[in-house]
Amino acid sequence: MGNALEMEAVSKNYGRIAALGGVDLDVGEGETVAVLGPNGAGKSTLLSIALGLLAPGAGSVRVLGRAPLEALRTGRVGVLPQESGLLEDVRVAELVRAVAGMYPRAMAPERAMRAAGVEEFAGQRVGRLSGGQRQRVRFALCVVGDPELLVLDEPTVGLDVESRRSLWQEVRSRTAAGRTAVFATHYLTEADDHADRIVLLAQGKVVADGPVAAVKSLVGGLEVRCALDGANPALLAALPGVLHTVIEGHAVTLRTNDSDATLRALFATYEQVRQVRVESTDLESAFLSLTEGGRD
Ligand SMILES: Nc1ncnc2c1ncn2[C@@H]1O[C@H](COP(=O)(O)OP(=O)(O)OP(=O)(O)O)[C@@H](O)[C@H]1O
Repeated sequence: MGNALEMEAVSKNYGRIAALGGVDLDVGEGETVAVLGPNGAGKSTLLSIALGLLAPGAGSVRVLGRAPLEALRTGRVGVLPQESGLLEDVRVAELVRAVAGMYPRAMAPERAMRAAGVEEFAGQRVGRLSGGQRQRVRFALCVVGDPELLVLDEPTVGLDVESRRSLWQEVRSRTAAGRTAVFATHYLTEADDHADRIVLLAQGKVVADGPVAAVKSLVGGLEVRCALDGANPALLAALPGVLHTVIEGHAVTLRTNDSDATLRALFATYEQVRQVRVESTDLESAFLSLTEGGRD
């Protein structure tokens, strides 16, 4: 299988702001990739360049083996931008049908409307919809062309739980059929739940790129939590496997890459230790450690 997206040494400056600084990114066909990063990391810039909507300052981009705009124009890429205007005066169903008519091999408009959950207000004028309803319409327009590559910029912003669920269900059913999805998100749980790979961006650079589990394991997969009186920070930090310690009153959290060794040493060192439990480090912690340059 080929690559759906290839970016090599892509940089972009806005005046003196370096929005992207030398990004290399290959996305294989069939992958679901989350581009994750804090505000201003460069996610939207990266996606806009991938779509050909923004020219890179330097570097090269190929989408489905072609120049990005060419892939976009031939309907092989479905786009859900972060913000975009919609025609206000038309009814939802008319809009979806009109856009479907622009694509060479569109799916039935009814199918796109069902997938995006817009059927219940299909007869309403776009101008009267709520923010979340508009986002669902945008998603219907994004998939109606039956694209090979979906590019979604923070797709679930403003959506309720049910709409999020159905959006991800549609994305998943497409990637299960060999299509590709690249999405930007702030929601770490979304990357965890819906991507098979995370590209973590910070200040315009890729600071981690790999399977979700691998990105998490970069900062230690587990945390040992316990209640402990009279903890000695230096002693805790020196326990085997411990990468990072947090002590808040009696509550101690030890991030570790070897929880068995940490636990054995913890019990041996402090017989008064209570309420010991081992938990997975959530993606939030992984994200913070990596983007803050591992200041722990
Ligand atoms: N049109 C523009 N003119 C000037 N600076 C810009 C422009 N667009 C983006 N930037 C700057 O480039 C950097 C990257 O912005 P970008 O929107 O790509 O980040 P992002 O990761 O998508 O952020 P967010 O999560 O807030 O959407 C930021 O510092 C931003 O202020």
